Amino acid sequence: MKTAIETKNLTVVFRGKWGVQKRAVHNLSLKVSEGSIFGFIGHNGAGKTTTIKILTGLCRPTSGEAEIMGISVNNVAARNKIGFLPENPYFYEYLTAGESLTFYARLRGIPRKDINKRVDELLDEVGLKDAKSRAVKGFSKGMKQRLGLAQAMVHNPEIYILDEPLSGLDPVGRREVREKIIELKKKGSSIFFTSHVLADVEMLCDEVALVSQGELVSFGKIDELINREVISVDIHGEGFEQGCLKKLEKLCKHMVHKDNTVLITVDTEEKAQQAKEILEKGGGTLRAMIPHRENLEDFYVRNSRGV
Ligand SMILES: Nc1ncnc2c1ncn2[C@@H]1O[C@H](COP(=O)(O)OP(=O)(O)OP(=O)(O)O)[C@@H](O)[C@H]1O
Repeated sequence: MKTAIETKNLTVVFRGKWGVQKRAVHNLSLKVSEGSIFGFIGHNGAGKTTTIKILTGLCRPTSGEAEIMGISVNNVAARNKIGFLPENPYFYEYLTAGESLTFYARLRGIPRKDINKRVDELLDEVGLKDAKSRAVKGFSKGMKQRLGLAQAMVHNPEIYILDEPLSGLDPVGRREVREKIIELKKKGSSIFFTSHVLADVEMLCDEVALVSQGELVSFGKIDELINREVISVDIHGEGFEQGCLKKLEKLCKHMVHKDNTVLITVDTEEKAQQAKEILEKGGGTLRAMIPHRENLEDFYVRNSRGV
């Protein structure tokens, strides 16, 4: 499979006041396969936006290289391949949604005769058709986010770089943007995005990279990174003799007991089986036994070094 985005030993050091240096990205080497959805995750200040600034040509690396479809990010041809949604998209507030997209379409060199049609298509695609003639000034955060996405889609790019595309959206808006991202992938685009909502990342991504303090901690296919073994089991029982509680307490990590019901969490399936036997021997009924497997959030907590 071809590579859509590649970074090689990327390092970014910012110089602040009094010459104080801040290393935002350190020796970062990544490969994003063409046609995939790639999640770039990490704590606040981990270096995600700085990496995106390098990929989009907004900032130069201190050392190392980055390429878009094999073209150096220093070359303007690399930028033409990208649709970019920044973390906080900025618009000319007095333009309407339609005028804003017309402006971006002209910047992207869309032929004048095609612009009106393209703008209408985009507004429809991001659910802003009815807001075409409204000034951006009155837009909610979610509406600006959608307009930002439409702006990134203007020229049908091969690669999308989306910095927190789901932030500020309500649940329906989030679902729509998730569906849009999947649709873009189906049309053959590659998507590189950041998000702190790990359930969305887990749902959407083929591969993820976890960064911490500017360094790569883990990188690969989600199913290969996550340990899918059972990590805990919740057991819900009722109608048991009170004597059972002491035995259950010895087995479990957490226990909540009220009247004649108990909810316990144990850390292995063997212990869950023992708890079930204790309940049944004590005349109780097992109402539910729910195993939990590691998800991306558990993986993140296990691996992120934090700030
Ligand atoms: N222009 C700059 N000058 C100095 N330091 C900077 C600059 N831009 C970013 N930094 C620092 O670099 C580090 C990485 O910042 P970056 O914005 O890339 O993090 P992030 O992972 O995108 O965080 P978040 O999830 O909060 O958006 C932070 O410590 C930040 O304070």
